[in-house]
Amino acid sequence: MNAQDFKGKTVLITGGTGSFGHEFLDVIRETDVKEIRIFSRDELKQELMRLKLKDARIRFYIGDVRERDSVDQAIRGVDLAFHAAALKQVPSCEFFPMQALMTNVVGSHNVVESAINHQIESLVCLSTDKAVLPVNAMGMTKGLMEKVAQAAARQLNEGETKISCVRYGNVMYSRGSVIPLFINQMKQGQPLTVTDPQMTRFLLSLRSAIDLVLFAFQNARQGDIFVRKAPASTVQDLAQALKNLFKSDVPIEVIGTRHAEKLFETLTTAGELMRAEDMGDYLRVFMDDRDLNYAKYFTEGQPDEQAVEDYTSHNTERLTVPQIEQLLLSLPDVQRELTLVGRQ
Ligand SMILES: O=c1ccn([C@@H]2O[C@H](COP(=O)(O)OP(=O)(O)O[C@H]3O[C@H](CO)[C@H](O)[C@H](O)[C@H]3O)[C@@H](O)[C@H]2O)c(=O)[nH]1
Repeated sequence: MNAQDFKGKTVLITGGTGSFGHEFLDVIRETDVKEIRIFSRDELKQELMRLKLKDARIRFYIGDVRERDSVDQAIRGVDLAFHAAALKQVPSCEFFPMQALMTNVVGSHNVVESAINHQIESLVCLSTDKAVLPVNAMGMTKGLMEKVAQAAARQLNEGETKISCVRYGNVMYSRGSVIPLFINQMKQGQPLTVTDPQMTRFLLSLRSAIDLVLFAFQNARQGDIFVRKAPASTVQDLAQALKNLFKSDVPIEVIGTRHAEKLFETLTTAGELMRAEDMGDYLRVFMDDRDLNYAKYFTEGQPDEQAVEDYTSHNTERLTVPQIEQLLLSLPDVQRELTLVGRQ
């Protein structure tokens, strides 16, 4: 990261009390950033963060992305914004799709419009692989967030707010996810509940997710979507790797696929890959900046999409069980759990 990028800047993080906010703060507090604004709904989480960090550069704003006034209030005077506020639990979005729509779509629209009106330099919106070819309300609303961001970006000129998105895969050990669940099950001596042994997910550490956000911020052109190339594993291999690390002999029980989940995730579609730039560890997907006058594009013709494959957790690098063990061992949370149970 280039610390100069944050020197003297005022930074806003929406949804800043979540795991992204905590980790991102650790990184930018090391720079000469002028001010960091944490915007979120939950005063208790803000208070705990304030007591833990005791850093006068951090200001706390209570608000909700659904309320434009509260976003406007927090964004006044901001240079850079990172939009992490979202409803991201698949099951709750499934049961309350209108709530997902209000926060993830209407709320994101508020953030985008407010950023443009206040002429901030750059806005990065956090999305997910579940937004690609979505099957659940969480993914659908995140996909719409990307569309809202890009539709706004398309209207902007050079020198105006730069708007970009990043897509995560599964962030390992994130709250409510399968890794802490499996560890807990082992601690209780219960079977590991595997949905479908062959189901695959892209695996990303929280630190790599932060690096992706920083990369996007540093390299974004108007309307870009960035993804980080990532390996994947099957859930069966993930369960086995955890059993090996924790020297656990609990059985693996197959419970079947849950509501609204896919056998594999897609990070970028074939169509997007045709508009993508390979940047080493990252891919930049350019915004489709065609205007509504489609006829001229048909006569010019489009390259053959059939020749390219989607980039999915089924066809990316597949980690072996020992490789998953190594990756798990690099996570501070897993190291802590192993120490607690006396395995390290
Ligand atoms: O008891 C379980 C729970 C999950 N899984 C499997 O483990 C994998 C990962 O499951 P997670 O619940 O950790 O992750 P998801 O891919 O379902 O989605 C997660 O990441 C999303 C963001 O991309 C959202 O935050 C979502 O709420 C969060 O659960 C999936 O294949 C799932 O089927 C099991 O085998 N057994």
